[in-house]
Amino acid sequence: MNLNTLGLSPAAQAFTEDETLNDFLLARVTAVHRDRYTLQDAERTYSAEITGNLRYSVQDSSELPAVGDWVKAIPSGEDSAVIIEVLERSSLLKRKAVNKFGESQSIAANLDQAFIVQAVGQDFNLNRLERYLAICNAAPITAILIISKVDLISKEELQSYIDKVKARHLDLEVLGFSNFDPESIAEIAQKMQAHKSYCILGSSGVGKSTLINALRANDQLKTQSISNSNQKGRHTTTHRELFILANGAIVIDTPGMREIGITDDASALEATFESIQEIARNCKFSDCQHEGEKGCAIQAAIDSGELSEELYASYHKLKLEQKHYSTSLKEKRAKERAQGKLFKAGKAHRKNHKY
Ligand SMILES: Nc1nc2c(ncn2[C@@H]2O[C@H](COP(=O)(O)OP(=O)(O)OP(=O)(O)O)[C@@H](O)[C@H]2O)c(=O)[nH]1
Ligand SMILES: [Zn+2]
Repeated sequence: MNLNTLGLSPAAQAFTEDETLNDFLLARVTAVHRDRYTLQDAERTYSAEITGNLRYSVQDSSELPAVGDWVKAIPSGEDSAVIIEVLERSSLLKRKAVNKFGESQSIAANLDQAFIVQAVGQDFNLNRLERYLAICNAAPITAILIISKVDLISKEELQSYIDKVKARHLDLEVLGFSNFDPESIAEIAQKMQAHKSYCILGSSGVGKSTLINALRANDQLKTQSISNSNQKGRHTTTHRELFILANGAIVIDTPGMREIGITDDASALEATFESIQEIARNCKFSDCQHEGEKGCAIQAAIDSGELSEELYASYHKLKLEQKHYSTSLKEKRAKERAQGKLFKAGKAHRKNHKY
């Protein structure tokens, strides 16, 4: 195996070309459990931790290694290492933590594309789809929608689902899918390209695990670590959240992907509802809140039927939610600043005791 097999990001690629960095390991994070990380490079799997310096110098927990990150590390034993730097990410998928401050939490880094899964029936929900799209836009990664469990409906019904999506998001690629049809699974795998990294998002019960298990059945890394342990007579059963399909595509599946809330990135939300932004540019006042002001183009477009009222309502709801989160986050930051002196004292102490 070579590093390319692990899906080198541009920053990791640049690292391989810099000979002054020969003394360091370049590896990809394949699992995170609390403060231990599993790393993989071309040769082997490492169990790693991060330097105290890295831990205490981060401004935000999203700067700590996430699954999919490329890191610079120093070997500290035959199969252990210490991470000293997280390389620049091409994308970072984040979610809102479920605490009242609405801080964001990294889910996975250096992804190229997401497959958003919604099942036919109860689970199918355009507003929720738009949440996922906004999160993907914020990362930023592209997205494909999978409508799952299509074995339960007719072709005509599937078409009506697709039409509903297309009415709101014309450019979004939409696929019907069933776990009961091997060709359907193969079709998903074919949508994934070698050396690119993918994730599968969606609510509980839509068929993600079944699909992921089917894809994971030919995990290339699994074969790799077995042959490694045979050579050295060691037992390496390391938990991994990153795997490589037979066709070379990389799939990342972390528990964090199961429940993602809303993006805190205002421009990503706006990009998701581009048609609304275009109309809003024609409002008479540039700060129009579209709440009955004079010359509001949004209201006019809803009245004339040019803009779907449901689409606008979905956007408005997400906007309010985002505002709520960013307010509570601001309050938290203010509190932290008040405690700043205390923190600085602690940091100076740790600096003297660094790794
Ligand atoms: N009809 C139908 N049922 C399916 C399909 N895929 C999965 N199921 C069923 O749906 C249920 C949930 O499937 P999972 O794969 O566990 O769904 P999940 O999205 O991983 O759910 P979580 O593990 O809770 O996140 C199971 O009872 C499956 O047998 C499908 O393509 N068609
Ligand atoms: Zn307006």
